[in-house]
Amino acid sequence: MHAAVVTRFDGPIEIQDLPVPELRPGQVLVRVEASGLCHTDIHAARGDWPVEPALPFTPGHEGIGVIQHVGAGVTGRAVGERVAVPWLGYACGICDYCVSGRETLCESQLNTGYSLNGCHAEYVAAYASHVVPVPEAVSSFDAAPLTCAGLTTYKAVKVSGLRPAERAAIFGIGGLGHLAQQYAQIFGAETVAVDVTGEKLLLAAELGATHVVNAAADDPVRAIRDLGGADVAVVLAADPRVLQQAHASLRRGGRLVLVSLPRDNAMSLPIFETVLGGISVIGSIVGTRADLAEVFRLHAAGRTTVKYETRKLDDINRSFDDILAGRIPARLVFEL
Ligand SMILES: NC(=O)c1ccc[n+]([C@@H]2O[C@H](COP(=O)([O-])OP(=O)(O)OC[C@H]3O[C@@H](n4cnc5c(N)ncnc54)[C@H](O)[C@@H]3O)[C@@H](O)[C@H]2O)c1
Ligand SMILES: [Zn+2]
Ligand SMILES: [Zn+2]
Repeated sequence: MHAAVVTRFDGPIEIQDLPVPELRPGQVLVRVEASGLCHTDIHAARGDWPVEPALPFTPGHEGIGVIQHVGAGVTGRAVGERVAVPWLGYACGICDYCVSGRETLCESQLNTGYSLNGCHAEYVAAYASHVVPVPEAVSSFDAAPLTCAGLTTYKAVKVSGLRPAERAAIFGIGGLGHLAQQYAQIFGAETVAVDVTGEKLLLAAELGATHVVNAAADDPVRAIRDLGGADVAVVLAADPRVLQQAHASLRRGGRLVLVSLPRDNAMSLPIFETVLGGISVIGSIVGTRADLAEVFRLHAAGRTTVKYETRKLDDINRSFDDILAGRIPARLVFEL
């Protein structure tokens, strides 16, 4: 099979011809049709994070495809079913987190495209327990970005406790941000979209943002405070400076939701304003299988729009460059 393989953190990704993966007990073999390119794949391929993936590996955790084989011991999934293969590739199912609906916090979890080979390949071996069926009304190319970008931001908006009549500021209208904004709107809130490129802000306006702020030209903190401040600020840009801006844009009682994972694993926030302002700082990591099923249901009901462009897997290195340069309209999805 054709697969993208990271062999070193300081060089290009290779496209290799590899044998179709062997199944471990409990896994299914998925013939990937569409595989979304998340900014996390770039962090993974560059070894940006404190725990680096073991080399070599195949990135990709927005994979959609059809089950071709079921491995030993698989129940509940069948050949021919179309499924999503998300970041949460496996969780133990019996720890305190798993049994209390917080499987994304499981300490025994395995992550697709990081500790498990991922979906930027023609086939992926995935744990049957953690693939999520895709409803017929959702195309594979829409489903791919929903599997991480949609799921993560739906969850981020949920954990923020956003209410109608509140104002949500979304920092970074990329793959995640263009969906975050739509979920905030579904929750009934006024939205402020912040990015550094005009095209992303045009997209945000098209998708119904109440306000847009170009942070390359204007100070987003002042612009948002002039509106009365944000009740919720979601940080989706992989630039650590954005964190301070998002914090400073909040009104009293505001909630700062951290989602992006910039390379520099450190943050600095003012204590005084946080304490006196009653600010909550919340970290949010992807979402559960149940959250993803909700994301698919919302999309099937016509409540969300997924903006993407398709590419061939051979274009993966150019695609990384285009994302980093801000040239991509929301999401790239590989056609396999
Ligand atoms: N916590 C999680 O569960 C989770 C899940 C998926 C992705 N992520 C992380 O979220 C981040 C975003 O992922 P993505 O795929 O949406 O990336 P992306 O590259 O598609 O989007 C990032 C956006 O931020 C914008 N941006 C850059 N600098 C900015 C600035 N100074 N101010 C405002 N906007 C700015 C870019 O123009 C772009 O539109 C990455 O760090 C990724 O690893 C986290
Ligand atoms: Zn992702
Ligand atoms: Zn667990």
